[in-house]
Amino acid sequence: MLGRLNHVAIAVPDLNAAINRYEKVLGAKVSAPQHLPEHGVTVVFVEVENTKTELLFPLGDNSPIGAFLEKNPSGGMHHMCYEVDDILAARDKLIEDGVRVLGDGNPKIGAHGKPVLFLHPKDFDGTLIELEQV
Ligand SMILES: CC[C@H](C(=O)O)C(=O)SCCNC(=O)CCNC(=O)[C@H](O)C(C)(C)COP(=O)(O)OP(=O)(O)OC[C@H]1O[C@@H](n2cnc3c(N)ncnc32)[C@H](O)[C@@H]1OP(=O)(O)O
Ligand SMILES: [Co+2]
Repeated sequence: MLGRLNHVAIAVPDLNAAINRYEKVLGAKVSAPQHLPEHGVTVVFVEVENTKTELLFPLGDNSPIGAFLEKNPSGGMHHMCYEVDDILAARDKLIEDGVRVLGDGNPKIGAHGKPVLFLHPKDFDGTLIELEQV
């Protein structure tokens, strides 16, 4: 089911400081901030040769990142995103296998303009998984 690792996401308490560190200290290429109100996040992507790191900052009152940062005030690794060819087939198979697909089970459009779904961290050894159809 799984294709390439699309990105690893890190929740950050100060987006500008994080961008600055990646650009100025690590010399990385960082994309412009994207505001995604439907997901309650502002994101940037740090591009490296074989994958991306997504830096996540809360947007709005009910952001999933707000709750995460309350528990982890210094920030921390938030999720891994894997590519899949057919997100609906993947979802149906995962549900059949007892995995909790988050939200209403219908994919939303993510930061790359492609359908995404999230899987409950308690079903994957404490790691939140995002699937993105490529
Ligand atoms: C899609 C746009 C962009 C992209 O790449 O394209 C993004 O990636 S946006 C990313 C932000 N969106 C999401 O995270 C959506 C899915 N997340 C959720 O639905 C919730 O955050 C959820 C269900 C993971 C947790 O929400 P809940 O309200 O249940 O929060 P709790 O704090 O009560 O958590 C319950 C339990 O899970 C542990 N937890 C929560 N978040 C994570 C995490 N990121 N990684 C690992 N574990 C996590 C939390 O600590 C609680 O554990 P407990 O042992 O009970 O304390
Ligand atoms: Co993501």
